[in-house]
Amino acid sequence: MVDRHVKLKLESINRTYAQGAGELRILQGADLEILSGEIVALVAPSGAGKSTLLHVSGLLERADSGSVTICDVPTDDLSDRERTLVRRQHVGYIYQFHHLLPEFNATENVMMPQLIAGQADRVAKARGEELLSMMGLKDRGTHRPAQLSGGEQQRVAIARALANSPGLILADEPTGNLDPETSSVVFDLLADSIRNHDAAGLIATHNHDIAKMADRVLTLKDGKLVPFTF
Ligand SMILES: Nc1ncnc2c1ncn2[C@@H]1O[C@H](COP(=O)(O)OP(=O)(O)OP(=O)(O)O)[C@@H](O)[C@H]1O
Repeated sequence: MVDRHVKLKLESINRTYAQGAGELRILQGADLEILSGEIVALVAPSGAGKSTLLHVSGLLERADSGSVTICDVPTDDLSDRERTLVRRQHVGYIYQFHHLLPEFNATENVMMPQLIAGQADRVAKARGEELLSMMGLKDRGTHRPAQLSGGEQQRVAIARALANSPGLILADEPTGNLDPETSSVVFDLLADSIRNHDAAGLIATHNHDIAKMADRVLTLKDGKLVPFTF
């Protein structure tokens, strides 16, 4: 039997934002465990806190209280600098609007996280080309983002998120701006990459057809994560 590790563990996460004189309680005791090879979809109405949950999970934002453990690294007592290092090593983040660097071509965009992590140029380039090829973009490496279609740009963003072989992939509406057919292709590529690398995925989406392709579907209710029923 394959040994499955917990890649993301959230325990009693609370996150409140100030709203005028009052407060907006977004996460209230949210718990979650995602195992290697597992993909969890998060479906919830706009404003429910999906992005907040992803930001807290990816160490882009601190919870007010609670615990975040990523790939066996407890993160609660880490400095901002240490959190950045954990994020670079273990987390791949995919945004709805890919956030590719416009002045760099596709291969260079995929190389970027590897270069930041100290990888040699030659190795980063080979890995970048391999990942683009895996995403069906072998002949698009020299194209800049503006020279790629929306689906192609999103596949480059996925390749970039996978570049350092992170244990945890977080995706915020990764197919939000794509047509249904392209969405399904892009989700398949993302899901296969996560499963083949024994990583774990947490994917926020409004699209129920996409959510159904995940292993589990959760929603946010009263600030907690609970199973979603279609
Ligand atoms: N930095 C902030 N300061 C104050 N309020 C915030 C902040 N970030 C988010 N919020 C509020 O918290 C709530 C949850 O926001 P969040 O972006 O997590 O929702 P979401 O479920 O991802 O929504 P959407 O599906 O529209 O992207 C919203 O009402 C938002 O206005």
